[in-house]
Amino acid sequence: MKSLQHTGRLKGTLSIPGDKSVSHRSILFGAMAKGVTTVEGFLQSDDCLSTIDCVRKFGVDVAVEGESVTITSDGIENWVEPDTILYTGNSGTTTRLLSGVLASTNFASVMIGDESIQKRPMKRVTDPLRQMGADIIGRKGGNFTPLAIQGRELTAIDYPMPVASAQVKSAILLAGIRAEGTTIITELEKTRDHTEKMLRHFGVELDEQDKTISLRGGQTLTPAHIVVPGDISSAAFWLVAGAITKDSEVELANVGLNPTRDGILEVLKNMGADLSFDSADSPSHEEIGTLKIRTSSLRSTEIGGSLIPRLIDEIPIIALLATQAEGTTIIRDAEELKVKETNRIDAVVTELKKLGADIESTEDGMVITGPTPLTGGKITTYGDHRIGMMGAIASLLTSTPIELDDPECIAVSYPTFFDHYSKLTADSH
Ligand SMILES: O=C(O)C1=C[C@@H](OP(=O)(O)O)[C@@H](O)[C@H](O)C1
Ligand SMILES: C=C(OP(=O)(O)O)C(=O)O
Repeated sequence: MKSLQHTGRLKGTLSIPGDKSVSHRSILFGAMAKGVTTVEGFLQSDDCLSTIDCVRKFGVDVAVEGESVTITSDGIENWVEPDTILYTGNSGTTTRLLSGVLASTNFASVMIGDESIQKRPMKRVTDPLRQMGADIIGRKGGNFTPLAIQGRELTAIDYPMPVASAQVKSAILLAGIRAEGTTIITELEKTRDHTEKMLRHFGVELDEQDKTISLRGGQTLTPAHIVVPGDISSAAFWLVAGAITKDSEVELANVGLNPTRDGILEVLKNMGADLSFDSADSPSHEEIGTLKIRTSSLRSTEIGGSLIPRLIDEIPIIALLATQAEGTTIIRDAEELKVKETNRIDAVVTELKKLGADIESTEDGMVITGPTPLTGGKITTYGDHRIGMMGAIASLLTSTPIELDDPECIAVSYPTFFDHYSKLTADSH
């Protein structure tokens, strides 16, 4: 339990911690490459540590010193069969990306995660992997963990994706690297392209035409040096906080500005937020920059279609933002929220209603009318970091304290979140 309330302004500069998606991939790809891969700016969060725990079980050496990581591997072709179960914790990214990698090894492995992971759909990866020839068994016909994977030789597929998911796309691409033939994937909507970008950085050739990606099988990864950009999904909480808290000015440095991830910036601009940004020289293969947000007078907006994958993890905090905007905000085409760490449509609507928000769920999203004053109260996180952080940011507006039932869950993606909250709220005059 944690009690939070702040009545003053927000002021200060934060350097945003490493991107979760890029951190996972740096470990996994470094483990697949033969040689030494070095990573800077790594996010030491619970989810990314789950990925490290898993690859260590293949005989890969991973040395972590703060945000610097060194991965020394004999290459995926020489990985050893793990002698225990692989535990992926709360991480969908670890579970799904690893499924694709494990399908092409020459050994057997079993993956299990926490209670939330056990409820998240896996058929979206096991179906295409089975079409490639993968040998996978899981509960409910392969839809739920534990997943038991007997690695074997795979054949490339030409796969139109039925769901907009970077995890599914990545699992297929990672299996395709060692498959016979050329794997072709056509996306439903363009999703985050960290896998494509980082594979190129590791020397893998891929072709991209609009929403179609082709990858020739039989390629190997060459070790690389990776600089992880700050996570825009973490920055999003402070962007919203700065916009909705009176007399505030917040600067966020080292924010990853990959165009497949920056939907939150488009939404803030459409809502009239006082937001500016400067791009910085990219230290590696991903764009970064500095964002500045000031207290803003906000209007409602509509969010749907191809914008959804560009801000999928930001929807809980966007819902809070919409409670402070003039008019009715509509979020549609966001059914994927139902299969995240928890059903995020239900969780957001239930928890924001408790605080007095005018919010209703729809089949594929939510409708929020504002502006509404919010009162404090008990927020249930459902063990979901993004719901926890949404509740914590609400405490900047509420007339009485917010009590979070499980503040620890935030460490899944943002272990220093409460330090940053204290830093920005320290100067309230
Ligand atoms: O590929 C990734 O790193 C991620 C993809 C998204 O999930 P889906 O692929 O299920 O949309 C996102 O919600 C998740 O936080 C991270
Ligand atoms: C959905 C998320 O992550 P994952 O799918 O990796 O559990 C998230 O970080 O919001």
